[in-house]
Amino acid sequence: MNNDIEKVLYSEEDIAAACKRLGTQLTEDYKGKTPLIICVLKGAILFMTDVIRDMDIYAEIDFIDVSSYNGGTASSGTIRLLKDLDTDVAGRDILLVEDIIDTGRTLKYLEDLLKDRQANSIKVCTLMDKPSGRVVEAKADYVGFNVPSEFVVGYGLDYEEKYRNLPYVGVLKPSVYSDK
Ligand SMILES: O=P(O)(O)OC[C@H]1O[C@H](OP(=O)(O)OP(=O)(O)O)[C@H](O)[C@@H]1O
Ligand code: HPA
Ligand SMILES: [Mg+2]
Repeated sequence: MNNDIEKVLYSEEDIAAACKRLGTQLTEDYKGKTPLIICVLKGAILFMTDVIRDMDIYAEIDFIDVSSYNGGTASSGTIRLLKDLDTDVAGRDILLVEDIIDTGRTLKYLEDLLKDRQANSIKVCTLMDKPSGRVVEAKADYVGFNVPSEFVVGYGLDYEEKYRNLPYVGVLKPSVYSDK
């Protein structure tokens, strides 16, 4: 699997440092509150489990599963809700945790859903932001890295459902795509 990677963009150490920086800021910003931290499956699973360990606050967690890339490198434009939350978000302070914001469609869909359900506040923490990919307006409050205009894999992010278990974020060799 590591052989399929052309270059590493963010190493394990880079990611750990980003989690620490974001966790420290979130600890300060959520002092005295008990937010509901929502992990956006599947991509955000690794980031969420790491960043919450750097947050010294009382918090609850929940999971929502939405998909629009269907394993490929381009957004289908249609968000499918595969698993809903277990928690009632009305009146809650929500921290959405994402792996990447690209076209912005997934984030917009989730923010609309949470507003509709009367969340008290909604903040967004993403490991990566790819502003060059934007199709709809979407903004994160906490960002680990601004990424270049490339399809990235690893640390939760997939190509055809694989590479999520890489401990770093990287770019695939072109041959991985052209071999298909
Ligand atoms: O800003 P966008 O263009 O909407 O892209 C970002 C979303 O796309 C990916 O999810 P995907 O649909 O691939 O599902 P997955 O997390 O299960 O891989 C990623 O994990 C984000 O949730
Ligand atoms: O660059 C990406 N990689 C993996 N999944 C994604 N979903 C949106 N953008 C990406
Ligand atoms: Mg995906």
